[in-house]
Amino acid sequence: MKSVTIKEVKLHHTNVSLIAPFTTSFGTMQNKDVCLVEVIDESGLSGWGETATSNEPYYNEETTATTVYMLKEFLIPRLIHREIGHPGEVHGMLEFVRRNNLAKAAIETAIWDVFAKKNEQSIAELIGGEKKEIEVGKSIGIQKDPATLVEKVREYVDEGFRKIKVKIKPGADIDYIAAVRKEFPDIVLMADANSAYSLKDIEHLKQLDPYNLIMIEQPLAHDDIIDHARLQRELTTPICLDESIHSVEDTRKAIELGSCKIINIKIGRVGGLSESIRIHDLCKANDIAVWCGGMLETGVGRAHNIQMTTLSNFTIPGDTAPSSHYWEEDIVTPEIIMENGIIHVPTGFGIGYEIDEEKLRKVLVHRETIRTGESAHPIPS
Ligand SMILES: O=C(O)CCC(=O)c1ccccc1C(=O)O
Ligand SMILES: [Mg+2]
Repeated sequence: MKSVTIKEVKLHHTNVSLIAPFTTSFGTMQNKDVCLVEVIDESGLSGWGETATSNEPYYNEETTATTVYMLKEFLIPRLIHREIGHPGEVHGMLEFVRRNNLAKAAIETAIWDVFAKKNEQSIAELIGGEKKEIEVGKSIGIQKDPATLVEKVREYVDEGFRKIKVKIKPGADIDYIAAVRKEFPDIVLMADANSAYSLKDIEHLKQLDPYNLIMIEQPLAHDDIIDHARLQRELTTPICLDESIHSVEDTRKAIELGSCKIINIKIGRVGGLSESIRIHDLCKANDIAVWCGGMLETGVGRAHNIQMTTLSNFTIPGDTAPSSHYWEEDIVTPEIIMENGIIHVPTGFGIGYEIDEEKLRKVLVHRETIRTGESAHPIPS
């Protein structure tokens, strides 16, 4: 395979606005700055990634500003002008920086894209993903009352979504889920708590068990896998971990402890596609189901999610809904659309979608080009 050497990196700083606010147990999101990372290879090919962050550190500890800082001060200086034989090497090259996974993933995914393009393959082909279509679910933010939620669910079920995920928090949980289940006895339904509960809530959370949820996502603390194991022993509903899993090592420990039966893989949260694949493979070997979560990404992040979801153990519909559910106008072309609850995996090289410069310009705040590995810090070589 042909290696890549990054000649320059363009950071496209954008501000994007969701078509509707999205509320979780940790807050409401509407506007966010997204940094699109374009790596340019010495042959002139571009690869794209994005910072799947929001402006506040409420989901995890990173923000868009911290990802940009890490990229400029540490990650780009480590990677630029170095021959990269395969994108699988990048995760290791960035291990000298602790955590900061969303920042790492922004450039690691861009390198997967440029490498795949250089070798005239889609990322899916490159990683051995065989699915030609992926099943799509819809993540619904917290609504003002159960009746409003039921009408939202109706809209999305009618549209064809294959899974409905409902955000919950104390005060907006059991009666919300009960109302949805009563109206839709057969849909594939789950709840996501984004760490809103503690072990004191065991009896309360047990009240979800009768509603046949395919899982409850991240009920307990963002940094816990011990209490989740205890909770899983008490619940019949499978627990899925999101925030608590940052690596294949975290995955191994969670499986060993029995902290979950399902893992939500987010490329950003685990520091890139290579680590995502390792987690996918370990889960497959241990009969742990996986699915691809979402971070309200633009088309770039969405495209990477689609490519990854072609792997065989992604057996549960993901959160990568079509662009029109998030943006008035996305920045990629063709538009990412859903038909009968599926997205057809594009066959083009790399991420399979093109960046539409005109659409990008509408959300652009400023652009900068980095051509050297200069840094105020010592960077390993
Ligand atoms: O539609 C999507 O992209 C999924 C949205 C979502 O659930 C989410 C969005 C932002 C931060 C965290 C989460 C989550 O999965 O917990
Ligand atoms: Mg989640």
